[in-house]
Amino acid sequence: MEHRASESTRDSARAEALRAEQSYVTMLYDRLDVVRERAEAALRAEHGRGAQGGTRQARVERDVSAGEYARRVARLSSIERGLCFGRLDDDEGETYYIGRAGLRDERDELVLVDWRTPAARPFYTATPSDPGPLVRRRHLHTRGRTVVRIDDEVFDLGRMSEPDRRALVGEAALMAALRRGRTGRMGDVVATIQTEQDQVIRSGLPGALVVQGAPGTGKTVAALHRAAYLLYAHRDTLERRGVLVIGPNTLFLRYIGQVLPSLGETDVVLTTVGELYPGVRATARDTPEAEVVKGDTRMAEVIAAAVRDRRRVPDGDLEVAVPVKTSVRGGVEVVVERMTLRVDHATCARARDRAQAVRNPHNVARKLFVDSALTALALDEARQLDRPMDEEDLRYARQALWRTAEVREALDALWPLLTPERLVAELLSDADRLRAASYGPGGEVLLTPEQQGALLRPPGSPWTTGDVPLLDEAAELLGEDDSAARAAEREALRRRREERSYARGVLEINELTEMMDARALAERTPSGGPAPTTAERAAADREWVYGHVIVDEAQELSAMAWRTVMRRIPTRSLTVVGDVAQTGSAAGARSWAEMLDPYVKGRWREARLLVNYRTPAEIMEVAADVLKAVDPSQRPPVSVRDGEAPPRAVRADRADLATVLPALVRSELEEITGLGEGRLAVLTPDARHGEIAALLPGSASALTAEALDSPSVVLTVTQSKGLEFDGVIVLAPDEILAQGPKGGQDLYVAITRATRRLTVVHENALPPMLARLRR
Ligand SMILES: Nc1ncnc2c1ncn2[C@@H]1O[C@H](COP(=O)(O)OP(=O)(O)OP(=O)(O)O)[C@@H](O)[C@H]1O
Repeated sequence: MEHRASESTRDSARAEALRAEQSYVTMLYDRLDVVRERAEAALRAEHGRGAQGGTRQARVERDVSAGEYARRVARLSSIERGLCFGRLDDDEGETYYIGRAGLRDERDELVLVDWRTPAARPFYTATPSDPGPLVRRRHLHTRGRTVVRIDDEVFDLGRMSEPDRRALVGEAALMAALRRGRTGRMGDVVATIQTEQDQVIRSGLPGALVVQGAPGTGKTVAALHRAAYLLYAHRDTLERRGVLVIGPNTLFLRYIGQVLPSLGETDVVLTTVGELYPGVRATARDTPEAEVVKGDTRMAEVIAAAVRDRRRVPDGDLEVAVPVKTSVRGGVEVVVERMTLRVDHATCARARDRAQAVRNPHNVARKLFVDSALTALALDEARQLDRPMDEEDLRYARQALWRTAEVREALDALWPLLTPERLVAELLSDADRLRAASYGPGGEVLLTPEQQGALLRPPGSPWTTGDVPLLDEAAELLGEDDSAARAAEREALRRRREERSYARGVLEINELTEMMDARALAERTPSGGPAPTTAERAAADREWVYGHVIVDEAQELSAMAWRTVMRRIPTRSLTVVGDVAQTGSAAGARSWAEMLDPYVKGRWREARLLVNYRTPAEIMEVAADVLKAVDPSQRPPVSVRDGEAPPRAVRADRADLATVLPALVRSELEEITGLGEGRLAVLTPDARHGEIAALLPGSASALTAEALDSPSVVLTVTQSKGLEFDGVIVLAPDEILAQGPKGGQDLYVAITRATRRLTVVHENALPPMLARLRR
C-alpha cells in the first residue's frame, strides 16, 4: 500500500513538473511569435517604403535594412523546432533555460539562454563527479510546442555510486536520441552534446585543431556545432570572411546540409575538394596509382615545369611572314605580297629571360615578352623597308603587328596565354609534354617513366578530384592578364566607397551602429540585384580567404589537396576532423603530422573522441577485429549502446544473388522500419556497384538527394563515407579487402556505417577477420 502511495505521489509530482515546464515553454513560444511578427512587420514596412524608384540613397537604405530584417526573420523561423531543450538549477537558487537562441521578455529579462553562451556551458560539461555550481540538469523533450517528457539528473554526490559518477552526461536523453530511426539526414544534437564534444566545439578560433576519433564518435556532428559556435562567438570576423566546410562528396554534403540551418546558421560554404576550384566539378576518380602521384607535393614542381615548358625559344631565328599587300578579289580579301620578319635566336632568348626574371605569373609576364618581341619585329620591319622610326612610329607599328594573325600565332607558340584547364588537360594527355615536365630546372627527375605512365590519359577525360589541386596550382602560377579586370576592380572600389558612405548614413538614421559596421553592410548590399551572401561570393572566388575552414573526413586529403586548402586560410584557423584508421585514398593521410607539419609545424593541437555513439557494441566488436587485422596500432572506440540483433553472415552463390539479395533487402527493411522511420544501405565493392544496383531496382543508387530519401540505397563503400544507416548489408567482403591497398580500411568503414543491424553477404569463404559473425 505504502509503496503504491509513494509511486502515485511521484507520478503527480512528475505531472506537476511537466505542467510547469509546459507553461514556461508556451511563454517562450509566445515570445518567439511576438519577436518574429515584429521582424516580419518591419520587413514589410521596409519593402513598402516608397516605390522602386526614389533616390539612390533611399534605395540603399531600404535594401540594407530589408536585408537585415530578412535574415532576422529567417533565423527566428529556423529555431522553431526544439526551441528550448534544457534547464539548469544552480546552488544559488537561480534557474536558466537553455535553447537554440537567446530570448528576452518585454522587460528585457533573459528568458532563454543561447546554447553557445558561457552561461549555458554547464549544461554540457557538468558531470556527477564534477557538477560545478549545478544542483540539477533537466532535459526537456518537446514535440511541436508540447513538452512530452523531462529527464532529470540530480547532482547529489553523496548518494551516487562510482559507476554512476562516470556515467555519461544526460544519459537518458542521449539514449533516446540514439535509439531514434535514421531519417537519411543528420540532425543537430544541441540537446545532448557530450562533454568531450563540447570541448571540441568551444575550442578557441585561432590555430589548427585536429579532432581524431574512430567511426561514430560524433566528429562530424561536433565539427558542425563548432561552426555554429564560432559564428556566434566571432560573428564580426566570420560573417564577413565566411566559414568553409569541406566534406568528402556531394552526397555527404546533402546528408549534413540541414544541421547548420537548424542551428540558425546559413553563412557557411559547404563543398568538396573536387569543387574547390570554381568552374570545375570534379567527381571522377583516379586509379590508385595516379592518385598517389597526383597527391604528392612534387606535382607542384611538375606543374611549374609544365608552365616553363610552354615558354619556348625557336631553334633558330624567329621568322614570321606577314602580309604587306592585300587586294579584294571577288569580294574576298587576299594577300598578294608578304615579307618575312626575322628576330634572331639570341634576341628571342633575351626577351624570354627578361620576362621570366620579373617573376610575375606566366600570363602577366607574357605581356612583357610580347612587348619585347613586337619591338624586335617592328625594328626589323623598319630596317627592311628602310624607314626611320621614332617612339610614336614604333608604338603604331607594334600595334599593327599585334593585329596580324600570323604574328599572334607565332608569339602564342612561344609564350601562349594559358588557362589552368588547358595547361593541366594538355599536360596529362600528351606523353611528350608530360616527359618534358618531368624534370626540374636543374635537370633533376620529378617523375619516373612509370609515374608518367600512371598520369597519362586520353584527351577529353573528365576531371578527377586529384586534378583540382593541380588546377589550383596552375592558376597560381599562370595568373591572369588582368589589366582589364583591374580597371573594373578600381571602378568597383570607387563605387563601394561611395556606397559605404551611404551605408554609414543609413546606420546613423536607423541607430544600428552597434549591431554592424558600415563596411559589412555595404559589402552585403552592392547596388543592382539582390545582394549576394558572403557564402555565395566566397564560393565563386578562387582567391577568397576564409575566416575559418573545417575539413571533414580529412584523412582522405592528399598532400597536394592540403596545399589547395591552406591557400584559402592563410591564418591557419582550421578544424581538421577525421580518422587516420579510415583512410581509403591511396594518397590520403597516414598521420596528421605528415599532412599538417609543413604548414603548422608543432603548432596544431589534437582532441580525441573515444566514445562511439553510432555503432552498437556487438557490431563494433566485429569492426574491432577488422581494425586489429589491418592497423593494429589503432584503438577501437567504446560503444555506448547494445544492439538489437547480433551481426551475421549470409553465404550466397553469385548465381543466386538475384534472388537472395532482394529477399534480404525486403526482410531487413521490415525489421528496421518496424519502429517507424529507418534506412538501409547495401554497400558494394567499387567495381560491382552497377551490377548490384541492377539487381535491386527498388533501391536508389545514384548520388542524388533521392539516395538519402529512399528507404534503401546501393552505394560503394567510398560513397558511404561519413554516412550511417539503421541497417547495412555489406556485399563481398573479400573483394572489398582486395580492391586496393586500403581495402581493409574500406571494410572497416563499411561495417561501422550500421546503427542497428549488420549483415555480411559473402560468395567466397568468409575472411578470417570476420569469424565473429553469426552464421
Ligand atoms: N552528443 C550526441 N548526441 C546525440 N547523438 C550523437 C551525439 N554525438 C554523436 N551522435 C550521433 O552519432 C552518430 C555519429 O556521429 P558522426 O557522424 O558525427 O560521427 P563521425 O565521428 O563523424 O563518424 P565517421 O568517422 O564514421 O564519419 C550520428 O548519428 C550523431 O548524430
